[in-house]
Amino acid sequence: MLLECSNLSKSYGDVQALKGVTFSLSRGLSLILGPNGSGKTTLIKILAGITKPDGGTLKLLGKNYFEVPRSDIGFAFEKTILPPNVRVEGYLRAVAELRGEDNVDDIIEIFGLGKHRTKRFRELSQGYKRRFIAAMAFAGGPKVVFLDEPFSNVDIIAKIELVEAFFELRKKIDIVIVSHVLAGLKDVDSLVLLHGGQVIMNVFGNEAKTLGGFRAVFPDEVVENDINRLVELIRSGKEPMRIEPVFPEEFIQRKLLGGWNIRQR
Ligand SMILES: Nc1ncnc2c1ncn2[C@@H]1O[C@H](COP(=O)(O)OP(=O)(O)OP(=O)(O)O)[C@@H](O)[C@H]1O
Repeated sequence: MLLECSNLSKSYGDVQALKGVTFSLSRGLSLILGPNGSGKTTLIKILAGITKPDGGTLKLLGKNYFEVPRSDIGFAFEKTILPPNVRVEGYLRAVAELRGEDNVDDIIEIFGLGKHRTKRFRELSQGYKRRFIAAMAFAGGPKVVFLDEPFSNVDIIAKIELVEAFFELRKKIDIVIVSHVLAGLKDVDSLVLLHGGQVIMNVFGNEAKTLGGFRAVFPDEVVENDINRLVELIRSGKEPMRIEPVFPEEFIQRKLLGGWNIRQR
């Protein structure tokens, strides 16, 4: 197992943000999902060492999480803002040097940052800022990377390219995405769904792989959870009327209603 979280709790005064949460995530690419207020931010703050839990244990690859060297763990937060004048390649090289492995050329290629190597943070579009922030978390070859809402404010093409980058990177570096949307990630290795500070679902392997995260509505077809079909239709010149994320609320509702199979329309 990559991450084992056992009976983790955290309260803010009377508010129990995490109510003795127990789940595991496997190696590869995993998701921590939950709607607003479910406890995701509290969990990622604990993982980042910003907040201390009231109780419970966390293990990374079998070891006490809090004793793992910080350089083994990369983070990219939704609200990360870099100094406006830092340049893409220079900054990634500085981070990689601190962590000790020079994987910068690979990372630049995987995130499609080649043409932007010498650009400053402020000169990048929103989509490329996101790629740069995500790339930073992988620079220097950490063992695991936690990404907080990596798809916020990016268009569908940037989203697809980020997903492709994560699929490529998970071969070497374990990745955990924390999000309130599934955002087109179909083929994940494990998933935990939080709701009201509790785990309502924790799935692995094939069960996790069949869950999807978006629905694209074309005039004559609805594509749910199938990124390949979506790309095929867009490339064949069809224009989706809308692409909407499938929110965890919908999963929670489906689970509470008893039906768990995702409808393929
Ligand atoms: N510093 C704090 N003081 C008091 N209550 C807090 C604090 N931080 C979070 N909470 C409460 O803890 C609960 C879980 O919040 P948390 O931010 O972890 O959830 P979340 O899933 O990240 O939600 P969001 O997506 O809205 O950020 C919520 O009820 C929230 O109001």
